[in-house]
Amino acid sequence: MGGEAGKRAAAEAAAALVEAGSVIGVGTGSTVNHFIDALPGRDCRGAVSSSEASSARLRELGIPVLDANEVDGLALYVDGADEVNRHLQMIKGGGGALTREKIVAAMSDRFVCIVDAAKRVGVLGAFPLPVEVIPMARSFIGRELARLGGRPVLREGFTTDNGNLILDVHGLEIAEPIRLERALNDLPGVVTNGLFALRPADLLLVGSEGGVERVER
Ligand SMILES: O=C[C@H](O)[C@H](O)[C@H](O)COP(=O)(O)O
Repeated sequence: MGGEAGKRAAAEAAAALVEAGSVIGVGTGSTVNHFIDALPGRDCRGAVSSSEASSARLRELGIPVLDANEVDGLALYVDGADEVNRHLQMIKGGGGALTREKIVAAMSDRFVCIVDAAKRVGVLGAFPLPVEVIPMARSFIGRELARLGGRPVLREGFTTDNGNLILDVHGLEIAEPIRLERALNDLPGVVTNGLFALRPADLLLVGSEGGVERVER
């Protein structure tokens, strides 16, 4: 069991962690969609969402979507990942929601990452690293990313929920994720990048053949 069945199993295990009456943080993507679908009946009071897509799905199921500015903090954030290593550091942003995801993750006491087994890697970087950039900085940042050894490719026809562009950086073997996350965020014009190393997950739920594996940090 990998793929969709693995994603669903991990998502359902995360839904069991939602406390009755709580407000939770909700990420974005196909794995999180399974999590959202498992929320009805769990008495979730509301959600702070990381994307317009997740907000729409939550509302369809009758779960109130709250403005991030209306809550002081969140006990739990549940989100997927494109890659995750043994330190529970991740590459995220395959769906382009990285900036809002990083904000909601930072607001949360506990980050639960849900993946199928194919997302686990030894070294991050085979998945192209998404970098959200302000449009006027696109070429400048592209040159800087090339100088750092990557091959940036503009995500054609895509605009983030924040009105910005995504450069997907190929060819990076990320030996020091924290250092690279900081270095990229220091470039003027970068909104954020898809490395979640400064704030890794606290609990990883991996859906696979044998059920759901729990990995605590
Ligand atoms: O921007 C998208 C998010 O970071 C997703 O969590 C990530 O791309 C994984 O998505 P999926 O669950 O669809 O593989």
